[in-house]
Amino acid sequence: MSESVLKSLSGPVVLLGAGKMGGAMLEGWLKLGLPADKAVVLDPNLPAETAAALAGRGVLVNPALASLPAPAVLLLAVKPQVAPEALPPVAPLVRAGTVVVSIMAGRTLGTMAGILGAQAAIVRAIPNTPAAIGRGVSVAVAGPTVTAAQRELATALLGAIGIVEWIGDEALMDAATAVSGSGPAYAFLLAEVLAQAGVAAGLPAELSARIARATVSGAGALMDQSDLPAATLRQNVTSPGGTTAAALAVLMDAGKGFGPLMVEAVAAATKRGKELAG
Ligand SMILES: NC(=O)c1ccc[n+]([C@@H]2O[C@H](COP(=O)([O-])OP(=O)(O)OC[C@H]3O[C@@H](n4cnc5c(N)ncnc54)[C@H](O)[C@@H]3O)[C@@H](O)[C@H]2O)c1
Ligand code: PRO
Repeated sequence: MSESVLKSLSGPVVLLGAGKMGGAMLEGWLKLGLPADKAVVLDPNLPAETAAALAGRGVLVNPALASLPAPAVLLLAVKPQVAPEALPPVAPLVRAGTVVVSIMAGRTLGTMAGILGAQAAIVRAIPNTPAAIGRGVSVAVAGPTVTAAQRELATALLGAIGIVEWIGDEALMDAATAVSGSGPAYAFLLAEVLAQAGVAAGLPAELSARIARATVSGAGALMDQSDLPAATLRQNVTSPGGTTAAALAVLMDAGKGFGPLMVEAVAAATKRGKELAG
């Protein structure tokens, strides 16, 4: 379904901000069949070689806004902090049929409607960087004027880069951002600190980095291919009285283990999301 939706859009897909996330999403859409001449990138800071590579594939890069037809989709992928200056110039692009998809952390549907107009059909979504390999997670909430067809289009666009979870309550978005939006960083940090701990235990640094990285990615791949709960996969590693049990006694300490630390980390990210709301 995604492919046919992407191939039969009523107008272009306009991407505001082609950085890490926006760029990854555009790649996913082009791979899934979005015609390159239906893709428009607006980003004044795009490196010249990136702009030339996109233009060479047929993507329209930084055209005059007045020359654009009504977009089917406007993806807002700039940093939340630059929204006050980046959004007003694109507000006139938003027409009756346009669905706006914002992936800005924190920025609320209400704030965006304040800039783009109360009638604008806006979906607020938070993807994550495994989107670059089609393994992203997006959590999305639709504004009050989004039609069923626009929601289907947003599902197709976000589905091109991974799984999509719709929520009905926007108040949950900052917590979702803290779990799945920021979550890949926690997994990468695990690989980093596991490598450092290996060095502290006497391993050569490069060997430790290699085996820590392969262990974290292998565990993720195993979890991906297994139907077992994460807790069962953990228990399968843990021999009674063995080495893992000794480590988990530290990591699962009720007072200073991973659990309370992660609660604190996710709370800090959630709080920051609320601060970015603007
Ligand atoms: N990186 C992530 O893991 C992630 C995950 C979920 C959501 N997001 C959200 O995605 C958005 C982008 O994050 P990112 O990590 O891709 O950042 P980034 O810095 O890589 O990309 C932002 C892009 O916006 C461009 N830009 C700046 N001002 C602009 C303007 N006025 N008009 C057009 N483009 C402009 C920059 O040149 C840059 O290419 C943020 O709002 C962030 O909250 C990021
Ligand atoms: N990256 C963005 C941030 O750190 C949003 C989630 C992941 O703010």
